[in-house]
Amino acid sequence: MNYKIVEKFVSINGEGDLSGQLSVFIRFAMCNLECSYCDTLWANDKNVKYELMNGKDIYEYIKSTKIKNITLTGGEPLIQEGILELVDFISQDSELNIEIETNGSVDISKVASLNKNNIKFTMDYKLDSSNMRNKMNIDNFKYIRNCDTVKFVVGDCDDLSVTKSIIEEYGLVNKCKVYISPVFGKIEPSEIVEFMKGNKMNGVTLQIQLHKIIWEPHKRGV
Ligand SMILES: C[S@@+](CC[C@H](N)C(=O)[O-])C[C@H]1O[C@@H](n2cnc3c(N)ncnc32)[C@H](O)[C@@H]1O
Ligand SMILES: Nc1nc2[nH]cc(C(=O)O)c2c(=O)[nH]1
Ligand code: SF4
Ligand SMILES: [Mg+2]
Repeated sequence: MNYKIVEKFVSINGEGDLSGQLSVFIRFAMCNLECSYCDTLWANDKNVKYELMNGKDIYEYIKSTKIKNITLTGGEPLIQEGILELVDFISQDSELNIEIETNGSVDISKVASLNKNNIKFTMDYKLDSSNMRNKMNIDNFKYIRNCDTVKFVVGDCDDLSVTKSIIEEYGLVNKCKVYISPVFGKIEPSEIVEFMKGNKMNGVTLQIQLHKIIWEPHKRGV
């Protein structure tokens, strides 16, 4: 099976639970959503340039970097044909920690049922300002474990209110790690902190995309 890879690089992870740690990024082409704020729209263009790599090529590239955290992202990793086979194959190497960045609209149950400790989801719940909220697959919350992350990327005050109600409705703080991240440059992080304070949001972590602070925000490959 060949996979369409638009970029691969080593950097620090700028998002999620392993933020600040080195990771090897594998970015797949194409997505089933079109979020208003997407910072990687170029990867979803049907004419995007990609490299075809099979599972062995991807694994060998990962091993050549000597980095143990892997971030599978995109585009949308879980719409790739053969993704189950790929994560099953890579995860057989117990030295590797695989993070799958997924958009919350695609059924995660098959990958989750591999039941591997070294595969973790960072799953978005897309809010109204993304224009994609109606695409969310709420059943996914059934498969999220303690070690997984649910992330809310908020663009405005209404997104913050919805975040609070979804966290409460699905008991997310007791189920998994919960992150709130601003749509970069769209809402002041201090506004998010005020909301968290006002609503006593214990167990929720504010996250600002580190790579956009370290490098120029539109820079690719970091
Ligand atoms: C580019 S997406 C690729 C993976 C998958 N399609 C998804 O949406 O999770 C990776 C992460 O970047 C976040 N993201 C994209 N654009 C952003 C922006 N402008 N500000 C903050 N986060 C953003 C997404 O919400 C998602 O959590
Ligand atoms: N440094 C860095 N960290 C990231 N974590 C998740 C990313 C993504 O695009 O999914 C990302 C990214 O694009 N760059
Ligand atoms: S789901 Fe992810 S890759 Fe797809 S448009 Fe939204 S942020 Fe971009
Ligand atoms: Mg990114």
